[in-house]
Amino acid sequence: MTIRLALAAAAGKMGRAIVAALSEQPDLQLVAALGRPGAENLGEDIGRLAGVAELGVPLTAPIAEALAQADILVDFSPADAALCHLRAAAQAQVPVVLGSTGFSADQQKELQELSTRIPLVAAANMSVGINVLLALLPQVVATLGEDYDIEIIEAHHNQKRDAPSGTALALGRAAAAGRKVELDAVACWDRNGSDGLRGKGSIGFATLRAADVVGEHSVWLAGAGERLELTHRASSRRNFAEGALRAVRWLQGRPAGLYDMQDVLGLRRTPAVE
Ligand SMILES: NC(=O)C1=CN([C@@H]2O[C@H](COP(=O)(O)OP(=O)(O)OC[C@H]3O[C@@H](n4cnc5c(N)ncnc54)[C@H](OP(=O)(O)O)[C@@H]3O)[C@@H](O)[C@H]2O)C=CC1
Ligand SMILES: O=C(O)C1=N[C@H](C(=O)O)C[C@H](O)C1
Repeated sequence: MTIRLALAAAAGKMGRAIVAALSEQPDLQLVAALGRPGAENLGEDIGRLAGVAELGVPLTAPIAEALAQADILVDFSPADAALCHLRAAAQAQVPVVLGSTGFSADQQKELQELSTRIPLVAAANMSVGINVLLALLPQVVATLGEDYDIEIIEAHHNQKRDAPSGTALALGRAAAAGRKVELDAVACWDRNGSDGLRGKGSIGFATLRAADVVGEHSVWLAGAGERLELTHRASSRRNFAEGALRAVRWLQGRPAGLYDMQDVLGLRRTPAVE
């Protein structure tokens, strides 16, 4: 059976990586490619924009038309646009694979509400490596105990809008889960000036933005006389794109609900990491 995909933010960095990955997968057919309304590249062939062969699919803007032809929507738009797309998908009863990050607390709440109406896989990072780390981290943190300081360091390209990255936040939540606390209660988002000593049990975040870094995340677990560093480095967007397409296949026939890559990869434990 062929799965028909509509792809939002198709001409973005992730959109182009997904088009390139899709062109090698005969069971998946791109039927609509959405761009930003008013963008100069509307009407151009998305295959050409992605640097692969022409696909006969022009970049267009009207989402209702795209959803009418599709079995699933894949979306890596900026958060505001993604939420608009999600509302349209709920209206049209089209399942969604969502990779966007940078949602506010209110937006996350709306996202959860919308997922009661359609099947939705939402994950800040679709790579296998990060998801294995997310599954392992609570156990690692619990085993090392309260005396180990936790710091999360992330680096991305200079076009990234949100900080810390969605992945860093997910790693923070997984680490906090290992201590049975909420991340918001222990997070130290930045340090500047005479803020005083590091709070025991806090989870610190540090953000780097430079040139074309695809995405790097390190969790430091530092105790007296030793430091364990758990690091993931994405060297291409291909791994995120392959993860998204894996989620597309997994989502077929699922009931409405909010899923993530832990579900897709069979890594979900009880109690849940997220
Ligand atoms: N879950 C995961 O594994 C990953 C998630 N991400 C996340 O994906 C998102 C996108 O990242 P990336 O591809 O690097 O970003 P880009 O900026 O390269 O792409 C975003 C695209 O969205 C388009 N866009 C902007 N506004 C709208 C709108 N209102 N309606 C429709 N399209 C719009 C832009 O068009 P234009 O250029 O014309 O403005 C652009 O083509 C981010 O939130 C990022 O954090 C990224 C990598 C992996
Ligand atoms: O914007 C990016 O590029 C990425 N964003 C995601 C995030 O915010 O965690 C995932 C990946 O690190 C790349």
